[in-house]
Amino acid sequence: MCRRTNVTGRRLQMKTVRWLWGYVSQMRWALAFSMMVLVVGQWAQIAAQGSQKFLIDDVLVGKHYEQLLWVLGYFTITYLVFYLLSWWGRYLTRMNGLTLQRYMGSRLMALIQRLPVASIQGGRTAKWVQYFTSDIQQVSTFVTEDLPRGIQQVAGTLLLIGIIGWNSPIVLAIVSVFSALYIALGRYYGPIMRRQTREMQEKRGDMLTKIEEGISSTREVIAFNRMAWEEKSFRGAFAVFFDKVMENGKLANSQLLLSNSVQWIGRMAVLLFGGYSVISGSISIGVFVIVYQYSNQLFNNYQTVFNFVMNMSGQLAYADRVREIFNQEAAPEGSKPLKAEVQSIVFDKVTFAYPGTERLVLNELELSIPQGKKIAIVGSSGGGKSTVTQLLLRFFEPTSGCIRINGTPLSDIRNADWLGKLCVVFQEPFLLPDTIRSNLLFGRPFSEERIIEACRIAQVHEFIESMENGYDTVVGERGYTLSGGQRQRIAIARAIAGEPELLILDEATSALDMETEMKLQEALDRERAGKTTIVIAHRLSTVRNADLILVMHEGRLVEQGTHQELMNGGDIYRRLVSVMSDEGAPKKRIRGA
Ligand SMILES: Nc1ncnc2c1ncn2[C@@H]1O[C@H](COP(=O)(O)OP(=O)(O)OP(=O)(O)O)[C@@H](O)[C@H]1O
Repeated sequence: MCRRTNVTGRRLQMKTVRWLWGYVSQMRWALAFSMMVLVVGQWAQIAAQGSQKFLIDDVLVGKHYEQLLWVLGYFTITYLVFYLLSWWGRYLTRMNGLTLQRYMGSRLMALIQRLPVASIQGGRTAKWVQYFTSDIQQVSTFVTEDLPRGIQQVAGTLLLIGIIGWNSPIVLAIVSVFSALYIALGRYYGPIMRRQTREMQEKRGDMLTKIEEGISSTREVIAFNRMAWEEKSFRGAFAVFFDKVMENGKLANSQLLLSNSVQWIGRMAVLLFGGYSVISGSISIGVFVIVYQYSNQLFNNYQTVFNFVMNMSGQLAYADRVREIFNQEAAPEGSKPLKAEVQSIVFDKVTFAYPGTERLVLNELELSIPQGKKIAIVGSSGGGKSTVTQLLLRFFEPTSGCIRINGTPLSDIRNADWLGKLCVVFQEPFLLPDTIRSNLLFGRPFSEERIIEACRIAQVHEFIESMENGYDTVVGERGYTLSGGQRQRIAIARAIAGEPELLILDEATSALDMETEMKLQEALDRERAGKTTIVIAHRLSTVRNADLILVMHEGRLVEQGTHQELMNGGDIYRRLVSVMSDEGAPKKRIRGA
């Protein structure tokens, strides 16, 4: 059982190493160069230390005082080489580390944008943030700093073995025996450390998630007077993490205790044998001094190599996590271009259940959305209206049936082409913690005139102008300095600024007062004349003048027509009208305008 676990672990490590190499190979020359600089630097340090032998044996004991300058010159040059290469090596490893972090970070960012929305919604934000702030950083430090330093230590170790073995094979044997104990300890502790690091990392992720959620929900927590509950839940997450850290610390301590004892006894043995060799005349004092120093260094090198092996297991755990996420399958992408104007959008018997659920939210939905018109989708809460938007955005794929754009299945169409044609405003739009202008531009190159025009249509220009910094006002985290209605209007301005072919307003004006909403609707109707606008709304005033009203109920289209036609013949629509006052349904109202 245990053996199988080891084999599986090793296979996993090899898989991770191979995967890592795919990324690292692109900067292999830079890495190889930094390793070479570090290795030569280490050798220069060993060479500099060797000057003591000449100083003691030749200059002091041999009384060749005229050689003092030569010895000093040798020491100065080798030490300078060591010093400069150490500095350069540090610089190179840091630079390589940042390059790899940037490379992996941008790959991950691009990947996140292409992942199925379900996998992002399913995971928690802080976990994703941790991939950037911790895991990728750890992986890049491992590859660009720890690994070259490990190679440097191995190269230094080989040189020390050569020198010590040449001068005193028995000292080398003593050091090697005790070092073998190190390796045995490394083999024993390596897999345990790796498992523990991974577990600790997961608990840390949970705790960060808790912190992130705690900060995001501050207002609700205060509003519901749940501070004690929130504190307790954080303490719980921290306690679990704390236990794991302590467990990890205990293991690391017992490993250190054992390895330090081994090293201490080994040093005593070298001193004893070396002293005896000098007294018996088999080695000189100079050789004894440097062999003793090199032996200590060899012990340290062994320990560093040992730590490197231990850390390698732990670091590969970070790499495992990153590999898992990098290997997630991207959302399916169509390949057919869509350059022509959208002529028709048809839902052909679309059935859909959210991932991980059984309930059919859309049930063989048949829908044809005419183009160049204002279309409203109404219906009871939970009837599947917003799900239509989610499928149009390709956040999810229909379970069965097909959405066709100009007769072509949406899943076959190139995402960039399709998404370039539509724009959606959600009920609770996300605003960047940046200026209003940046939020309106959202990375697009619009003129100031276009931005202002869009804000005028969205009835938000005057409000923006009334603020001290106008369009340069910073809106705070998720736009918390604004009311719900102001946020919605800015989001609408942001959407219409780009004049999308298809605009979807999903409860996008729910937080506006009646008068502002009416003005906005009128201006929007003028702006969008001849273009397709889909309005999902509860408030009837928002949809009454739509060219076509689609009534959804329990995942199906049950009625359609103009307001008047439906008032004359649509049972469900008439019922909706009778239960909804013109103020709209209160259940979906968000923070007031
Ligand atoms: N991400 C999700 N995972 C699982 N179920 C979901 C998800 N999003 C929505 N649902 C469920 O799907 C059903 C339809 O939701 P949808 O938001 O489409 O309804 P709606 O008609 O827009 O309702 P409302 O008018 O209240 O916004 C609801 O029962 C809802 O609970």
